[in-house]
Formats: sequence, C-alpha cells, structure tokens
Amino acid sequence: MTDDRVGVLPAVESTATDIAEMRIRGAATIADAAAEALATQAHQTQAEGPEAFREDLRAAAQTLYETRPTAVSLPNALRYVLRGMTGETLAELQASTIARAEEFQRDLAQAQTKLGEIGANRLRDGDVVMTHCHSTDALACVEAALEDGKEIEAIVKETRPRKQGHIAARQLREWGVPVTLIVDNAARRYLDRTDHVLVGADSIAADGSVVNKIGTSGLAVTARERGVAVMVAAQTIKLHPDTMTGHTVEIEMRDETEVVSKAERAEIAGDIDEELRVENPAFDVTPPRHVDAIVTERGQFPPESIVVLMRELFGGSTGEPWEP
Ligand SMILES: O=P(O)(O)OC[C@H]1O[C@H](OP(=O)(O)O)[C@H](O)[C@@H]1O
Repeated sequence: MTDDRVGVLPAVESTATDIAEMRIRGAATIADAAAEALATQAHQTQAEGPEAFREDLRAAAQTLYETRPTAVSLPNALRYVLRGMTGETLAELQASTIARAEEFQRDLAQAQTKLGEIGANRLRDGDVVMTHCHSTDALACVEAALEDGKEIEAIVKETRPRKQGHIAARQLREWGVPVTLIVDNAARRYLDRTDHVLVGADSIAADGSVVNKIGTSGLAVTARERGVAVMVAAQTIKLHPDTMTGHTVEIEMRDETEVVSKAERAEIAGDIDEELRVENPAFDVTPPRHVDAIVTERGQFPPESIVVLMRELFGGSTGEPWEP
C-alpha cells in the first residue's frame, strides 16, 4: 500500500489481491467484486470527514483498478459506483455509495439474465455449442435455452494455460448438458459437428473487435472457415468506452509459470536460461469480420454496429474511474 492509500481497508486490498491472482476471475464476477469492495470501503470507513471519505473511496478504486488491465467491466464498475457517491455529510456519502454499489450488483445480475434470454433465441433444440474459457454471460445463454426446454450439447475447450474450460464443463454437467471436453488443438476437428461457437468477452472495442481469452481469435477464424456461427455473449459493461476515442485495449501478460513450471523451464533451457523467453498473453483480439453477433442485455448486434450502443450508453466522455 502506498502512503497516499492509507485509508484503503484491508478487505479492499484483499479483494484486489484475489482479482490479481485470479481467485476472483471472469469479467462480470470481477466487476461485481469491485462494487462490493467499494461498498465495504464505504460501510467500514475510518474517514473522519466527507473529504477524507471521498479520497479513501477514490484510493480504493485505484487499488482495485491496478489489478488486471484488460476487462473493462472493472473500470466501468468503479466509475459507476463512484459517480453515485453524492451528499454533503459523511453519513450521506456512505449511504449513497453503498446504495449505488448495490444497484450496480442488482443490475449486473438482471442484465445477465436478460442477455441469456436473448442469446437463447439463437439456439435451437438439439444444437451443439463449442465454448472457450469460462464465461458466465455465455453460459447464461445455454441456461436460458435449457429453461426453454431445448436440448443443448457442449464441446468444451480446456483453454490453456489455466484450463478454465474445466469450470465451464463442471457448470454444464451440473445442468445436465452432455459435455465433450477437448484440448484446444482439437477444436477444428470438432467444429464439424458444432452449430455455434459461443464465447464471452472481457472488452469490446468501438469497431466491434472482441477481446477475450487467448485462443478466441484463432477459434473464430477457423469457425468462419468451417461456416460455423460465432456468437459473443457480453453485457454492456464489457463495452470499452475509451476505444471510441482511439485508445487500444491493453492485453494482460501473465506470469510464465502458468505456462511452464520452474523445473520444466530448467529442463528446456539448460545452461543458457536467459535465452529462453516464455510469453503468456491472457487475451487476444478477434476482428469484427469473424463474429456473427454480439448478444447483450439490450439486444443482439452485428459487431460493426455496437458503437451506436456504446455512444448511447457512455456518451463522449470517460476518464479514469476515480476522476470526479
Ligand atoms: O464476464 P464473464 O462472461 O463471466 O467472463 C468473460 C471473460 O472473462 C474471462 O477472463 P479471465 O478468466 O478473468 O481471465 C474469460 O476471458 C471470459 O470469456
């Protein structure tokens, strides 16, 4: 903790560490946890006056923001909560911030349910979906289709290096969905019996590019070549407002130990260790031409027209989440 963040509570620091180390993961879940952490900061504040309270909340937001750079749901959540921090007295500020965070969390859950209902309309009885990573937005579409009485089958890519496909497979099995778990390299072979590639998103850029777990772009290109529709399920908090003004989305680079253990590295590199470079980008960018539809709680869009929704929701201005 830096000197100017002395007011940030240990509970907030702990949430930030959990996000950075991916004990809390997935763009929507991260946003939910960040809003919750700001509510905790407001509730248990040690600040003695309104100005100190505001400063501590901004510092808490900054601490949460600095955990992972790619999922825009995180700064969008922080900005939303901080903009609701209104009032003159300490008690008013506390109450407004907590209410705003609760509202955010409620809206987030409702948006996912709504998105699921819309996405389910694209799935027919008997369809086979191929998933990549674990996305709660993507799985909400499957859940809603099941609730509609449709039978859905899933081919689940394990998603190296962290194998989050296992989380998706577990959830789908709990719902009774027949699951075939495959290694990432087997995807093209299994596209022959796939009706939809169904993935989530961490960020969506103004041109309709989809930033999602590494491997999504290769899958989308191959699906296009095979004539399989690519469907992206993403609540509107995944829309990246800065990209309207030309900013690009930062791709998180994670530790190499997620790819090779220290022992494996030693075995590969031998005596010339410094000449072995291991890179571990967590995300990639799928161009809009490889995506058929982006499904949001506000309807489904061809990727090229998502900017219209982005302008409507965010207007022109964004800025850092903690800027008033
Ligand atoms: O918001 P939901 O749909 O749950 O997840 C969206 C995306 O977040 C995840 O990132 P990570 O596992 O946190 O690196 C995956 O890339 C997933 O597709």
